[in-house]
Amino acid sequence: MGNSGKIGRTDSVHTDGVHFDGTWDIRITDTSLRDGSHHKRHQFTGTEVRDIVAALDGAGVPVIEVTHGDGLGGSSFNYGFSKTPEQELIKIAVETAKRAKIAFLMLPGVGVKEDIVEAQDNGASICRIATHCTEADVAIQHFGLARDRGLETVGFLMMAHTVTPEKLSEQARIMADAGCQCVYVVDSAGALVLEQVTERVEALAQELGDDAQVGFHGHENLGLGVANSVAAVRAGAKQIDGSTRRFGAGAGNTPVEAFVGVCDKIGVKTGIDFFAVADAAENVVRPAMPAECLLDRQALMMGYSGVYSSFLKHAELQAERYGVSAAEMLVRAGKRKLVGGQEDQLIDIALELQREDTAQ
Ligand SMILES: CC[C@H](O)CC(=O)C(=O)O
Ligand SMILES: [Mn+2]
Repeated sequence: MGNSGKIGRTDSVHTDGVHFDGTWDIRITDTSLRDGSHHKRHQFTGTEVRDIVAALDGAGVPVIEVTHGDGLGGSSFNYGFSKTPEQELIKIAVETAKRAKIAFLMLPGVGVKEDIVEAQDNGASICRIATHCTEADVAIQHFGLARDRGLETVGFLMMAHTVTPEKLSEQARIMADAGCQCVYVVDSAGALVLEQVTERVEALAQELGDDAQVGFHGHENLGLGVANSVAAVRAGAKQIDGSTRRFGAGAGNTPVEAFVGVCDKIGVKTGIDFFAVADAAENVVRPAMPAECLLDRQALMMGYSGVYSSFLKHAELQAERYGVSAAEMLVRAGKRKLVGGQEDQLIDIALELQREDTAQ
C-alpha cells in the first residue's frame, strides 16, 4: 500500500521532530487535563492545572494534554462552558512544565485554525486533531497549518470500533499524507476488545510504515484500558494515551500509573517513574476529581453498546431532567449509532423514553 494515493504533503520522514527520547520504547501522553475535563464538566481551575502538571512532569510524563474536553473552542452551550478559558490553562501548563511538552486537542468545526495559532502562541507544541473515524479529510488543512508552523502533529480517528481495520487504515493514510506524524486508533466508547485493537493497530502500522507512528487511546468502559494498551504496544503502537487515576470520560481512560507499572514488568520503557506517578495519582490528581471514574452500569452500557464516552454526563443531565434511565438512554444512543456532535439527540431519546413510560 505504502504511499499510494498521497494527496497532501510529500516530505518523506514525517516522524522527524517528534518528541521521542531515544531511551523510551513508547511515549505516553497524559490526558487527565483534557479527557478528564468531561468528568469535571470542564470546571478546572488554574491552580488544579498547575498542581497536576507539576506532579506529572516531576514523575517524567513526557506529554500532557490540556484543553476543554471537546477540544479547542469546546466551551459552549452545546458541550458545556469552561470555568477557566482553555488558552489560560494551556499557558499555565506551559509555564509549569519543566520537561513535559504540552499538547492540545482540536476538532475541526468545534475549534478553528486561529485557535491552533493561539495555543501555539501560548507555548503548546503538540497539536492533536480529532475527527470521526470516517472523516479524516476534514482535518487536512489543519494538519497542513500545524506542520507549516512547526507544531508536532497527532491525528485522532475517533469511534474506531465502528469501522474495519482496512477502512481505518485508509483514513489514517489521509491523515498521514496531510502531515500527521502519529495516527491514533481512538477507542472513544471503550468498546474494543483485545484482538480488535491488535488488528486495527497492525493495519495502521502496515499502511503507514515510516510515514507516521501509530497511537492508541483507550477507555475503561469494559475494564480493558490497560490490557488493550498492552495489545496496542505489542501490535506496534509507539504512542499511548492514559489519564492518571483514570480521570477521563465514561469509566475514564487507561490509568497511567497502572499502565506504567505493567510496562515496567513487561520490559517496555516509558521514562516515567512508577512510584512518583502513583503518588501523583493519589495526592494530586484524585483531590481535583469530583469523584472516582466508575465502571458502573452506565459506563458498562457505553462500552457494550459502543457509545462515545463523553455522552455520559450529557445523558445523566437529561435523564435527571426528564425522569428516565440514563443507562437505557445510552443503550439507545448506541442503537442510533450517534457520533460526537449529536449530543442533542440525547434529549430526543429522553423524550422517547418519557413517552413510553407515560403510555404504560
Ligand atoms: C470530544 C473529543 C473526544 O473526547 C476525544 C476523545 O478523547 C475520544 O474520542 O475518546
Ligand atoms: Mn477519550
